[in-house]
Amino acid sequence: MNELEDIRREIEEIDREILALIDRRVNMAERVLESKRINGTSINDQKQNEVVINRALNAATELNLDPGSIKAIFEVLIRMSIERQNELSGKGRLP
Ligand SMILES: C=C(O[C@@H]1C=C(C(=O)O)C=C[C@H]1O)C(=O)O
Repeated sequence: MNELEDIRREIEEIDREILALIDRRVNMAERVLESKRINGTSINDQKQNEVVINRALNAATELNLDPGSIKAIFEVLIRMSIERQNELSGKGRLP
């Protein structure tokens, strides 16, 4: 096997890990929603969105990763969580 194939196999493994973590994060929606029902908190929590984005931006700076790209990735992750919570609460994908 040549070196490029080896590298691509390792990238594939990393991609699987990323997907498993995204799945785990999205699946937290059920527990988050249950807790919000008890607390009477809204699904989309703008303040917490900012906490999550700022935390990611700080980590990006430390890791020397492009902050704009990391922000975009975390905005998608937050949207996925909100969509899952909306689906679970019966609101579907309505805005
Ligand atoms: C998961 C939550 O629900 C939403 C999704 C968030 C996220 O994906 O990090 C953050 C805030 C909320 O808009 C939460 O409130 O913690």
